[in-house]
Amino acid sequence: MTDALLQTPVVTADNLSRDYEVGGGAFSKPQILSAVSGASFSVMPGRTLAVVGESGCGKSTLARLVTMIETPTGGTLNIAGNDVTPDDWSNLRSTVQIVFQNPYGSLNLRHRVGYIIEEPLIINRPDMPKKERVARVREIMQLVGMRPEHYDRYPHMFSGGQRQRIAIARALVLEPKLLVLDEPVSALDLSIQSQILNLLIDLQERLQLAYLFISHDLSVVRHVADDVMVMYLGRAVETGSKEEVFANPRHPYTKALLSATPKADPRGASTRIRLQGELPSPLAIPPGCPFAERCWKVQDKCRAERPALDGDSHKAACFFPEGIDAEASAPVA
Ligand SMILES: Nc1ncnc2c1ncn2[C@@H]1O[C@H](COP(=O)(O)OP(=O)(O)OP(=O)(O)O)[C@@H](O)[C@H]1O
Repeated sequence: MTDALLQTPVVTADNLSRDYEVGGGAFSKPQILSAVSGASFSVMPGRTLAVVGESGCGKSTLARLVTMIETPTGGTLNIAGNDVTPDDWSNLRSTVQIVFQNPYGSLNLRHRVGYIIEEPLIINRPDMPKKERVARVREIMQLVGMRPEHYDRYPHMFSGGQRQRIAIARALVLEPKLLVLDEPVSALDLSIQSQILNLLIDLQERLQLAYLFISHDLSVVRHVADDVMVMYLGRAVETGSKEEVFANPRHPYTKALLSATPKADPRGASTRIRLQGELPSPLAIPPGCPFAERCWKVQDKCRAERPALDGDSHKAACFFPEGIDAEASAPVA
């Protein structure tokens, strides 16, 4: 990669949003569900942005937007210096590839491993001679730690970790610049998780890949991330470097999430904050801070106004990130 490319973000999202129309019928209007609202971030080559949050916060929708599987309903997306528009994305498709949580579901079980990895080349590089394609597949298999004899085997003959290696090889064969990793180790045994995470870290260093790493598991995020974006109900509520967010979480929701994660140093004090109440329906997001009803620091202002994501490098969407020290009254488990 040239120096200029190394200094250009591989992906930049500005106010990216995705609404869905849900329900509605002959006698009622559909409702609008904001699955992702106003997400802004960028990822440089060789860096990992982790997107974290509980189920339903919009992580997978964000993954589908960045991989151009779905079009945004608002905001802009720029991939490797090119603005993505509905009419002009197909030439950028190979720049961004995705690895899903469940390699069993994402691989075609009727095909042999060699063909599974080769298929994107057959579709996207029809002029590439077969011999060159096979050589490329074999090279990628070696890169992800697979043996040459695996070429002719079927996915069902492999363990979950090996199948995830096949999925990673398939994602890499078109030489993308960005990998969207959607919970890539969540379906694997703990002992295998670290092998796959270390493989991803190694591949990133060698190929200067940018990663958008989607995970609900903060121990995994602590292992792989450079930067972190915490999402709640489709909105980013905190962004910053991994060090900043883990050492000094500013948003109460991030504090609660982190308090539920095993500490790097188990001797450190650990008090688990127990969130009150339920996640509001995404169809009825409160007008002020979307976290207000579950927040132990809540003030009148929080229910009336929506806080912006504020700060320098470490931002939080909270009116009182450190102003009101109510940590002592946080509900603990
Ligand atoms: N195609 C769709 N039509 C309507 N609503 C959708 C659609 N896709 C997602 N949603 C809604 O958007 C919100 C965000 O969903 P999304 O799957 O992105 O969350 P998530 O954080 O990835 O959750 P999970 O970890 O459970 O997959 C949810 O309320 C979901 O029901």
